[in-house]
Amino acid sequence: SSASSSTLTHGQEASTHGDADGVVDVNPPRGTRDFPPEDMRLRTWLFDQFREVSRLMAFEEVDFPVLESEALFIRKAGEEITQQLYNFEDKGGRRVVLRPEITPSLARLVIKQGKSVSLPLKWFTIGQCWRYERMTRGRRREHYQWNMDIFGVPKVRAEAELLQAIVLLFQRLGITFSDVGIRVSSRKVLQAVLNMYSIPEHLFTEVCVIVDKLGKLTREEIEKELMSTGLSSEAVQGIIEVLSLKSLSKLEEVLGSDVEAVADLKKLFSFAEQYGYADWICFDASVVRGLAYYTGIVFEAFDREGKLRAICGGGRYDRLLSTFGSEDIPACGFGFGDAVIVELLKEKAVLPDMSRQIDDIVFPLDEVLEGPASSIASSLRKKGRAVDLVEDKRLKWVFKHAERINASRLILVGNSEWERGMVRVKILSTREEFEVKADELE
Ligand SMILES: OCc1cccc(Br)n1
Repeated sequence: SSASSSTLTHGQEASTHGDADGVVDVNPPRGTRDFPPEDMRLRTWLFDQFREVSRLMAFEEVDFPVLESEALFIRKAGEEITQQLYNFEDKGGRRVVLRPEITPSLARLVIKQGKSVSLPLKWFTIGQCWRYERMTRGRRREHYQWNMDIFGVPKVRAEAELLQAIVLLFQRLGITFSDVGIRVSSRKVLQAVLNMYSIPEHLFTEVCVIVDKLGKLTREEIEKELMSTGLSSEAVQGIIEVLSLKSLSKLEEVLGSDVEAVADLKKLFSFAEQYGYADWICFDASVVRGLAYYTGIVFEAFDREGKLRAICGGGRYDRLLSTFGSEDIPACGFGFGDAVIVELLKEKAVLPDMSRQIDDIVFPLDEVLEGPASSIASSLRKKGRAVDLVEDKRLKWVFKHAERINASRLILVGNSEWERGMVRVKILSTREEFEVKADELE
């Protein structure tokens, strides 16, 4: 091409291998995505469902910077999420991160708002989250997460509300409980087991992060990691045995009915009957979730065919605020990513039609009519019509374009009609065609 090496002419094959000869790599950074129009329409539709469910649940929208202080995420429990921080030092020497999750930002804002907010708080947000994962696994480094969190409700009513939000979302997307289930348990189950073996409190979080790998690591690997924390083999076997339970009544037999874990879970499952989503949830003691700060009920949604990673997950975190030096406020919430759910919708062939839809195309048949075409387009837009004003095209192209963008009407501005103050309107679905007074068009 005659263009200089630093610019691309239309259609010239752009290099995808950096700037060897001064040509910009047009791909987004590793592990990140662009959203061209069709993908953006799907994302906007999905986020609209998130927002509508949040509205139905009477949650308020909040937002935060994607950039946060690194201090918010420094936790010593060996979680994957804190070992993959997208962290750096800014030009002011501050240690910052692209946030890997949203819950700490929510907690920070609740603390900052202090007495100016009355509890309970029901907040939601949709935001991009980041992780710096060695590309060896070729996984994404960013995704968007819908978060719903309730602050100031200590009872399992809060978890019951969050589970309804998740079920409402799935139902809005055309997913049924034969496609997806939600595994529910409580970290208090593990707490009770550790107490049975007199295991010191400080090991609780570390053991949670290890047993969260159940299903990802072999049983032997889990046992080895648990032993490495100093647990006796008897305690390790006891933990793995209880965490393999899938029946609440069996759990009650093992732990007794007076432990909080059993009482909380029984209450939650009875709520599920009342809300009408009992078919969606099941008790599974192996669910602990991988975040250090959970303290009670935890849950995760999974595809029953077992082809995908967890679709969403969450739980109670009653002691997160005190880790930021504040007074604790009981809290629970979940995160729902934008990627796995789309894989599921494709699997189940329930992706909605994402084609464009425009109300009108306005087209001047002669360049001397570009002025009148502008005023027609402008007046239709002021009446709320989505108008694509087209010019410098052959009529054949305009008809094809109208089909491509699913226009409802084609408004042709021609000399003979315009001399009489008229325009020609073509209804594209019925092919009917008629003249209308330009100033009566709506
Ligand atoms: O859910 C874990 C996670 C956090 C940040 C970015 C991505 Br992709 N995934």
